[in-house]
Amino acid sequence: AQPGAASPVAAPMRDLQWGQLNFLHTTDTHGWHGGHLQESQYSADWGDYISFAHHLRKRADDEGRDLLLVDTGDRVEGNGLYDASDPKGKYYFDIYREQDVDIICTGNHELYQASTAEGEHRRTVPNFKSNYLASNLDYIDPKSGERIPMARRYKKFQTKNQKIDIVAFGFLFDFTGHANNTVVKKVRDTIKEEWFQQAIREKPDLFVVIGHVGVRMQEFEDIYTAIRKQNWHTPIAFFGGHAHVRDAVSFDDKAFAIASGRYMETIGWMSVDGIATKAAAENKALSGVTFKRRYIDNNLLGLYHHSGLDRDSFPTEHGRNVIKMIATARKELDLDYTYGCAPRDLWMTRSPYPSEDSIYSWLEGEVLPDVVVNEERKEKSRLAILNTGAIRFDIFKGPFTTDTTFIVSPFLSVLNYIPDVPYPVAKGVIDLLNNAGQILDAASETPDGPGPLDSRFMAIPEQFAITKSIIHERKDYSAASLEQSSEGQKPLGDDDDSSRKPALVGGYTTVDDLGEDGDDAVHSPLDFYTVPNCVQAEISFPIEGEPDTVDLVFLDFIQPWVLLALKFSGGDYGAKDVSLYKNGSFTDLMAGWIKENWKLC
Ligand SMILES: Nc1ccn([C@@H]2O[C@H](COP(=O)(O)O)[C@@H](O)[C@H]2O)c(=O)n1
Repeated sequence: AQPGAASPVAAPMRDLQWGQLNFLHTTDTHGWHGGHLQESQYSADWGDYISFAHHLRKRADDEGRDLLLVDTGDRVEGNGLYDASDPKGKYYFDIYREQDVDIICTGNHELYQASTAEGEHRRTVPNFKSNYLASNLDYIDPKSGERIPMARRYKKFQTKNQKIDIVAFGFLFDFTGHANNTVVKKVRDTIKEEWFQQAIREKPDLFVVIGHVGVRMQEFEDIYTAIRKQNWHTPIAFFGGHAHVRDAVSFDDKAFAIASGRYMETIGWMSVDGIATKAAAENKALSGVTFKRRYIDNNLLGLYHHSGLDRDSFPTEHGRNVIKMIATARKELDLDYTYGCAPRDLWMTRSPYPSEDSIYSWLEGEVLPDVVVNEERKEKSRLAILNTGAIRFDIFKGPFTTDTTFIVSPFLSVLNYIPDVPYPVAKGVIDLLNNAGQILDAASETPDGPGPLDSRFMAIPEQFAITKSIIHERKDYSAASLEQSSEGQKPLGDDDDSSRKPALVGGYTTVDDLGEDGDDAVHSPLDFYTVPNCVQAEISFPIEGEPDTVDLVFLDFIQPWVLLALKFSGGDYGAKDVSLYKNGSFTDLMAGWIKENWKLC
């Protein structure tokens, strides 16, 4: 873990269940390779993960099993370690490449900015050579203009110990918001291509499909159906991401998918047993394929537990060196520079919106009215609209640093506006953005499904998977009470007197297609309150009555939806009517507000 990171915390644990073939899976790490410095249960870092993978690979070798590492994209945007450098990612590429990842693919965040896509193509693709898969992604060479595959489309390989023949693919969901130096081919078109049709006619022992795709999204369903049409019996292991949740889906008794969360909070574990390899044909009598999964908290005590080591024996020299690389980068980037002190915790989904503790209520009530000011138009009444997806993480009470700035708001989005919109037209926009999903979706729908203006893209990614609030009645769970009631758990730490067990730390309590025992650590549950797609502040409104017209101010990211909503509300506006409201990214404006309004700790 990084110097100054919160000390790891003990919890009752569920062990890893090993199989013939085992996987460690990261996804949506979003630059959090330094770990969560403020959260004890997620404070291990990329260097610790390198040590962990080393020990698990050794165990696999010793026992004649196999272990593969998978990463399903969105490695960038969302943490100072990636975003605070100029150019972005100055330190990230060299830190990330230190892990031996066996199968890796691209996420949408690698593609929003042309410079990010170029970095991915020039650095990460060659760093991982033939392990990098791009089944439906092309890159446009800036010099020649030539369109080439981002990386190889698929790969065939055999595992080291069990000699399992694998055909692996690496997909991205049907993402449309990419910069113009990449081309994302729709999954449903890609699976009709000749190379894919040939690849699924191979007879491997196992198909592995990795993808920056939510495990319940149509894209995985389509790939599953295509493979099953050619292979009724071959097991398929899917690794997904994008929705930022822990989840697992059983497509059938031989096809299984996991999603391994977000932000380096989770290291996913999947094990597969009963694979009938051609190399050991006599084993074909195996009773059937079984898949197991665990969601490992990125908690050092848990990593010691799963590798059977302790704080002295766990760190490898390689792991320690990477911890040092991260610490040096964090220092050079001055990530601990403090803008001010957050007076209270501000939650995205742990508190209802609107409420005193909601980050969105704070933005709407305090930040937007102060920062959405254009000196030349400051007397004009205005509506300022922010999409909730623009905010990526909670703010914890205490120092708000350079790192926190990018953790909360990593994007380069700016404030645009349309001047002098009749108020009766403008005031209808927020309700349409939040409640007329079907109408907005229909306007951009294609004959094959949702179009690029799926209104869910305005909200936080977690809401792709969690569509209703989850409120837990009982919140006083203690380690002792759960330890007795749940099968297969072991206390972690050396305190054997259960009467002295502390209350459980709040965290994931995942329910997936295999049940409720997926998380490696037992947590007390956290509430999840759903949020609207957008929130809105009314600024400089008359004390009485309504303004005749307003300036309609919004983040540029949601411009296509705002223009569409305006049409439905009776206003015919297009891109030509939109101008920049104020210089500077929303991230800079928010950080500036904090500097002025929150005292130093
Ligand atoms: N400029 C941007 C870019 C993205 N968003 C939000 O992020 C969502 C995608 O996040 P993933 O980590 O799941 O890829 C997107 O749907 C937006 O909500 C944004 O607000 N501004």
